[in-house]
Amino acid sequence: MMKSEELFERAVKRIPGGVNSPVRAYGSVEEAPRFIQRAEGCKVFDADGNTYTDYIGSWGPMILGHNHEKIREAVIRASENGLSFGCATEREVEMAEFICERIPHVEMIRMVNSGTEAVMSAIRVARGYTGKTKIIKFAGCYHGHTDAMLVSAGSGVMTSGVPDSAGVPKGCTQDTMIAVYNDLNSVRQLMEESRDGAAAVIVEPVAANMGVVPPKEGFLQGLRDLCDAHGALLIFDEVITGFRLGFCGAAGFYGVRPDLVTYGKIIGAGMPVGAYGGRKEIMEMVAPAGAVYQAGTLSGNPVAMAAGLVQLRTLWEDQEIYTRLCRKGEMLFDGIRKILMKKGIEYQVNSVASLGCMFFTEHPVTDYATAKQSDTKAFSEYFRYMLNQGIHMAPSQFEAMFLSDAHTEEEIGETLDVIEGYFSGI
Ligand SMILES: Cc1ncc(COP(=O)(O)O)c(C=O)c1O
Ligand SMILES: NCC(=O)CCC(=O)O
Repeated sequence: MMKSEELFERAVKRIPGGVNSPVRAYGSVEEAPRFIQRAEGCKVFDADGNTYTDYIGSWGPMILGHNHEKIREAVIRASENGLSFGCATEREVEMAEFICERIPHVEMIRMVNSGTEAVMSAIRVARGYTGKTKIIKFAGCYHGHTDAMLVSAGSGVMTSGVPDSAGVPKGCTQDTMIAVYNDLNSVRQLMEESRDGAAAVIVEPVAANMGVVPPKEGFLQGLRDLCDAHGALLIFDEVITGFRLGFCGAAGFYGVRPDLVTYGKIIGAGMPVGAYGGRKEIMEMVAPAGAVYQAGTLSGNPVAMAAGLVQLRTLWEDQEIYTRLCRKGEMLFDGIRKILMKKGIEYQVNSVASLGCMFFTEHPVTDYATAKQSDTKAFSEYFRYMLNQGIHMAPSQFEAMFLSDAHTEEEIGETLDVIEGYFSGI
């Protein structure tokens, strides 16, 4: 820990909180962050020479595992031609075609540099297209740090215990309406209450920023129906679920078609990439085709596109990967459920395919309010034990564990042994 501690001491002097994104700080679990030097497969290696089995996966992108040979080579090859031109390139066309030809609800797509930008832009397009202003989001869902979405947000905002952010003017959030996840009535009510209706409902189709909260049967289809009835667009924020629950993301997994979808993480394979896409008539609103302005100096960056395309091609060509990920998800999350049952502990384990988490509460977790009932002190203790035993998880109760194709049954088995060890000791 010496080197990580030293680095953290230096970091806090020059970087707010010592990190470039709040979720990387270990404040809520009362630890200093481990500084990572290198990663390979499902392992990360810190500055002190410790090795961890990693369940963060860079917060989602690393679905094939870290430092994947094909992606690394694509990046090296692409970078030999220059890092950025600020001009159109063939690879951007390949990327757009590759996605649009395979994902039925994405007829056109625009590349950006992060999930935050993707959401910010999709909302602007929804407002431009519908001529309406209000947006309905769900408490506990996180859609990046754009002003309008920092209301009752999940992820680091929820971990910090301050659900909204300072520095966001009221004017930026007055058109954001907050509904309850898994509660269609709360959405119906907001739609009926608001005089001009809503431009869009934005949802994480599997909520994964208040811990993992799966949609109840019929919830997503119910949103589709409500949007249709009230002339609102349905935006699936698939920054986490896109290309993870299947190539067609949660939309494909649950068979519900959104009007717009946002991507991030996996689409860039570890490079800073986001995207938003959807129905052609909506996407044709985007400049320079249409009147909704959205731009980016580095958008569609050639090196990032090379990395993303290789990852997407690999996922498309070997769709067995999704079967394998589901199997690994079952092994890990059912394994945890079995341990808890054996020990007579009634904590909740929520999971969908390769995403999941354990909540330290006896009550089922279906939304923000129930997620918040989790005993975060108990989580912290568990987290610290796991970290010391070489298991690297997000340092917050309100995040997901991510599996990758590189996790083997052996490593998952070892992780379960550590978890069993923890619950045998308390
Ligand atoms: C569902 C969701 N939307 C949007 C974002 C924002 O993406 P980024 O961090 O790339 O800006 C995230 C994660 O950060 C996310 O999980
Ligand atoms: N689930 C939370 C994230 O993915 C956020 C990562 C970040 O903000 O650094």
